[in-house]
Amino acid sequence: MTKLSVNINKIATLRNARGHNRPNLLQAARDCEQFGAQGITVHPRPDERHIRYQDVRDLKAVVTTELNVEGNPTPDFLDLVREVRPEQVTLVPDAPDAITSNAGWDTVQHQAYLQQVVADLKAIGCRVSIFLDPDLDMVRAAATTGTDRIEFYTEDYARRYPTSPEEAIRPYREAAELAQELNLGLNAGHDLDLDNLAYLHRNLPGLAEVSIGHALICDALYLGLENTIQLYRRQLTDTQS
Ligand SMILES: CC(=O)[C@@H](O)[C@H](O)COP(=O)(O)O
Ligand SMILES: NCC(=O)COP(=O)(O)O
Repeated sequence: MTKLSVNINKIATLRNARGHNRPNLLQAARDCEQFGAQGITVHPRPDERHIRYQDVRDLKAVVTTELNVEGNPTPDFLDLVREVRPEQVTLVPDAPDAITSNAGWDTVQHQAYLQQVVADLKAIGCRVSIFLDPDLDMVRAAATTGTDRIEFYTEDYARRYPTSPEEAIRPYREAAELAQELNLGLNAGHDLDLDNLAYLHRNLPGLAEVSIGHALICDALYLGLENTIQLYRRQLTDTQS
């Protein structure tokens, strides 16, 4: 079964636009779970333009499924996750001024550093996932870091899917097969939506979890949050495959 973790960054973006507490992020997390989300993902960025560090602390007390905290393991980020101890930490190599995540790790170049961070986080009970492009060398090097999982950065898949689904999925499928051989758990995320999700799910062996935010929250404006989460869940059922 592939789990759906709903990324609520964009709920915080909307809240921060007015500086008050509407929409209420904690209530939104509770509601997502009640509507069928099997996890809540947040990506606190250094400028706190959407998720604030305090939100992560508050969410830990509220989320009953699984809290996944994404980010670049800067000293501040590591202090935060050491304090909060979310169920999963996803390491993302994004620059402080990045508009959004735009690349996976170079696990060859940063192998020793990642080994140290992964060991540190596993020692406090967090599952660790490393954000990665579907590159076989990067998958092999990720396995040597001791990480539990990798998360495929799916922007390239999403961009190519409308014109050629087969071409779009090929590198991801090959990398997923290698991940299985290496006993690495597999997550995926970025730009997944109601058009491209079922095909990804059908074609990636061992896909444990997808985290989806931007498109899902956009869809919810038209379809409602409960209905939208159910629609995304349906893309991940095996009968769809
Ligand atoms: C790692 C990843 O792909 C997501 O966290 C994505 O970057 C969403 O972050 P933003 O909501 O800040 O764009
Ligand atoms: N890890 C990916 C994620 O959390 C959501 O990415 P997106 O759906 O907002 O592009």
